[in-house]
Amino acid sequence: MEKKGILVTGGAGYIGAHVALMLAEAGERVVVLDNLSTGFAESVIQSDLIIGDMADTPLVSSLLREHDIDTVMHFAAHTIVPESVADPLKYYRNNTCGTRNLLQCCQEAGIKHFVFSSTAAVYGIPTDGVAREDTPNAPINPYGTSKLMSEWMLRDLSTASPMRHVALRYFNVAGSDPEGRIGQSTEKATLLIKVACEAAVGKRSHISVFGTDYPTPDGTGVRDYIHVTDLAAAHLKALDYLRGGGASDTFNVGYGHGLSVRQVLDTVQRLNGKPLDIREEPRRAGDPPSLVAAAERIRAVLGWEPQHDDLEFIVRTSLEWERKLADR
Ligand SMILES: NC(=O)c1ccc[n+]([C@@H]2O[C@H](COP(=O)([O-])OP(=O)(O)OC[C@H]3O[C@@H](n4cnc5c(N)ncnc54)[C@H](O)[C@@H]3O)[C@@H](O)[C@H]2O)c1
Ligand SMILES: O=c1ccn([C@@H]2O[C@H](COP(=O)(O)OP(=O)(O)O[C@H]3O[C@H](CO)[C@H](O)[C@H](O)[C@H]3O)[C@@H](O)[C@H]2O)c(=O)[nH]1
Repeated sequence: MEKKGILVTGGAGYIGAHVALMLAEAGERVVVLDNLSTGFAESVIQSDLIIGDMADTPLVSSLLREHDIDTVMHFAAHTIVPESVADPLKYYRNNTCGTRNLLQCCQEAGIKHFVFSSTAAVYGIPTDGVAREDTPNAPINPYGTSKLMSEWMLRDLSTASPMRHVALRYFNVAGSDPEGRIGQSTEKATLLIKVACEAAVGKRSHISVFGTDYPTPDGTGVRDYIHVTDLAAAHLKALDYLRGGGASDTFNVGYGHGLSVRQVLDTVQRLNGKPLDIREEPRRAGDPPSLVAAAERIRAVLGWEPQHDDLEFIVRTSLEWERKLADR
């Protein structure tokens, strides 16, 4: 009998494409559903791509059936925090209502396993800058709220049905496939490492440092940056765990230590071999001084062992991808 398939929603996007590729290389049968709103068809290699919207219930129901799917990995979402503040209903429609429609199809199709892309943004601003899975949820923007509402729907559906799920709360994801096949092509990026690498290859004139007076060692914001390949591997561990009968659960995905904006920019300049035009600016609204994962649970329960906890590796692979994009 042919192996059951895995549906990857948002698999033409940055993170979903890395996970779909890793799954396919591990011998899984992967079907990607993506409406290409922020994704790219050429990022889908080694999997089938169905172009469509997760809110299209008839389409989703028929593809779950026709492709004999028993697992869904759900990446499809809008992801830009400032945009979510300006247009919250866009985020609630796509991220929350879209997920609700997808879950309805999953319930009807008897999907067994569901892995959800959640975010450290569900924590808001933890008082000591460290987020544990049981730190109270207090998102401070509609993006974080839209994802938290999806976590809650999943929790309730997993209680009411045989489906089990893992929600992975990603911290700051960066880097690209070490073999250079795929990377982050996102337009209008706002994330530090992506923006800094764009500045390094001349796509932007400068890079802003938002806040130099934080109560951190060098005054700039501290975050837990994680390489996309390690994040992708966490999804395969979640799949093994669910297939092995693991109960529904939620895990942080970060390395468990923080790096400052200045440390990131120093590394980008050193690896790129020339200085960036760095402009110091006031704090960005809503930015916590420090946000770092308590990262023990995913190692203990899923057996996840990161391979690339190394800022140089993260920046090197990001820069290589950015140079490739610039040459196109
Ligand atoms: N990048 C990060 O640092 C980060 C951090 C935490 C969580 N996440 C989560 O990870 C997931 C992937 O993020 P990403 O950085 O790869 O973003 P991305 O924008 O590159 O990928 C999202 C993909 O979903 C697709 N999509 C959006 N709405 C859709 C819909 N209604 N139907 C079908 N496809 C749709 C887009 O076309 C895109 O390919 C998101 O759920 C995001 O919230 C990302
Ligand atoms: O041009 C920039 C961009 C960012 N920063 C600073 O760099 C740090 C990281 O900022 P990012 O924008 O790269 O990431 P955030 O921590 O703000 O948030 C990101 O990671 C979160 C998880 O921790 C959520 O997933 C959220 O969706 C995603 O935007 C912050 O101190 C920020 O002020 C700058 O100084 N200049």
